[in-house]
This record gives sequence, structure tokens and C-alpha cells, in this order.
Amino acid sequence: MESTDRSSQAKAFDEAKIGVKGLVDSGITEIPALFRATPATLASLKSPPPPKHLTIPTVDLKGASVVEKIGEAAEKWGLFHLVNHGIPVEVLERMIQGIRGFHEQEPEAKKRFYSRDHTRDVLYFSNHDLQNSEAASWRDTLGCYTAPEPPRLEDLPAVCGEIMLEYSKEIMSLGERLFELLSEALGLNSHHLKDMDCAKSQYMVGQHYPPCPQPDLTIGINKHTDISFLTVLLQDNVGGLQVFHEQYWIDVTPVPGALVINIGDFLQVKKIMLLLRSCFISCMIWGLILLFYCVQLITNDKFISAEHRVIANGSSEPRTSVAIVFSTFMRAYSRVYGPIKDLLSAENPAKYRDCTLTEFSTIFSSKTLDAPKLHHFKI
Ligand SMILES: O=C(O)CCC(=O)C(=O)O
Ligand SMILES: [Fe+2]
Repeated sequence: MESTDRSSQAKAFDEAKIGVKGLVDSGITEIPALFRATPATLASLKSPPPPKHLTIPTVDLKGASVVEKIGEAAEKWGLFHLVNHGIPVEVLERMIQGIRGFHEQEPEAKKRFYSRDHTRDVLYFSNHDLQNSEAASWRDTLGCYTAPEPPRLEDLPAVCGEIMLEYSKEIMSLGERLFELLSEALGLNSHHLKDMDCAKSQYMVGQHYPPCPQPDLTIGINKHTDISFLTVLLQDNVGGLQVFHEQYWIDVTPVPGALVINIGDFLQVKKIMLLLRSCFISCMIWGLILLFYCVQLITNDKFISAEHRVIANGSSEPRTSVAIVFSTFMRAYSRVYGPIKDLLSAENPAKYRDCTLTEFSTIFSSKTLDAPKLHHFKI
């Protein structure tokens, strides 16, 4: 599609404020050209299936050796299932129903929230990178800044406001616990990451993936890493989330009652640090591999931010997920972050320069979702 065509189609779609759900409700049987994925994305949808031994790790928060297990999952995968996390299944179900309820409303009820202005607390939109991306994705989003200052109940959509506030509090306690465990896994004092304000800010992302008439021609959310320290993801039972690991796209099959945790770009620390300590040559090799992965910031690459995506929803039911990103996301935050000094040594020098999260979000909003961002901060 010509880029002017694309741009005017994107503008018309945005101005209609009906989202992908509105297109589906209008009875379309073919996806509009705007949503046709690029040849590279379509080719990647046909990539070979992963070998059976590659299975997503599960961390049991009440199990034995939880610090080692969480550290290993964060280093090797950057994404894992979390069970026995203490949040009642009934709360998880109400959260999914709330977000689904919002998106399933009539367009008129949603339109007043439609916005891309991140000074607002609550925003409904379709495709964060609609104007920048080469192809739009088959999903709509309800975004909300839930911490440090939660919005007032009366400013939230009536259908999901109460559960949004309740769930975000639950995830705040869980997030604090996860940051403690991750600090310990890094060999730091358990308060270290929390004291760096990693758990301070939250942005809730209520994603909705309506059934797609041509799921092989588009994508639900393009491959990306999250601009967060950590993301806690709740998905319903439809499926479609995949993580890129050892050059394979691997299904993150829904596990009832479990949450998916993924490490974001700010927390990437990667195993290179350990390797660097032990062997200079293998470190050089791993360093090159890591460059490919796009390295993560404050852990100087010990943990990896997991690249993930969601394929377009080919089922007859909508798919709903709720991601809480521990991040200031698009809001200005002037605190300066850089690789944690305690993790650095002569053999493991800083790989990233200090930066503010504002610099990160400025880059994020000027790029497509799938564009790597971390290399902008490499030394
Ligand atoms: O819907 C999902 O499972 C993933 C959503 C996601 O990756 C995001 O909101 O960043
Ligand atoms: Fe994500």
C-alpha cells in the first residue's frame, strides 16, 4: 500500500474511534489493507515449530528454592508462568470480565475515552503506533495509569473501574515481592530494586483481540519487548501469546490461575555477567549474541527482556488480556537509571549509559512497536 494511502486510512480509522471491534461489528469478511502484515511478519508466522523440550518455565511462589528458580527463568527466558501467587482466581476472572465488558460495549460508551493523550489517566485507542507502523494490528486497548496515583473511581469506565483499582493494588503487592526475589537473585539486598523505584509506577493495558476474519494475514500485537522493569500479564483461555526463545516462537499456552511474568527492557541484565566473570572468550561470543537480542539496562544484561507477540485471534471468541507494566510508560520521569553499580566490575563494565525513563519513552513513541530500543543506550 502507498504510504499516503496508508496514512489516510489510518487517520480515517482513528477518527472513527470504533477500534477493531467496530470493524468486526460492521460485518466485514476481509481485513482492511491497513491491517495486512508485512511480508517479513507473515513469513515469521510460518516459522518452524519449536522442539518439544523448549517449555515455558513455571515459578511456584510457595515452592522451594524460589530465588534460584526466578533468577534462572529471568536469565534464560525473561518470561515465565507464576503460580501460587496469592491473587484469588475470582479476582483474575473479574479483571478479565471487566476489560472484556469495556470493549464489548456499544461504540458510544467507549468513544469518550478514545485518546492518545498520555496526560490523561484513562485512554482507549487502537494501535499505539498506528501512524508509525507499516501495518496495523488486530487489537484494541484500554490503557490506564494506575500508580503511583490511582485515578478516581468516577473517572474510570463504570463497567470495569472498581476491579481495575482492586487488581492494580493486588499486583502492586505481588510486584514488590517479585522485585525482592529478583534483587536477591542478582545477589543484591532484597530492597535494592524497590529502592530504585522499580515498583513505583504502573500502567495497566487492557488488550482486546476481536475474532479476525483473516487471521493468517495480520497479527494481534507485533513482536516487541516491554518498556518496563517488569510486566505482570493475565491472559484468558483463548491463547495466541508467543515468546521468542532460541530462535523459535513458542506458545505461552494459558495456564488457568497462573500469571505470566516478563522482564522488560529496563531490567535486562542477562547471563553475560556471570559468563564474563568466568571466561573472557565465551563472554565475547555471548556479547555478540546479546547484541542481537538487544540488551537490557539496569541489570547490565543479566536478565533478558523477552521478545513476545500475539498472533491474530482466529477463534470465534474475543481474546482479552491485562498487562500491568511496572513503568512510567509515556509519562515523564526524570530519575536517572543506569547499570546497577554493585553488578559491575572490571570484567563486567557498564554496557549502557545512564538515561531517564523519559528518554526511553520518547524513543518508544517515535518508533514502531517492533523496533528495538535498548541499543540507543549502549555505550
Ligand atoms: O495480550 C497479550 O498476551 C500480550 C500483550 C502485550 O504484550 C502488551 O500489552 O505489551
Ligand atoms: Fe508486551
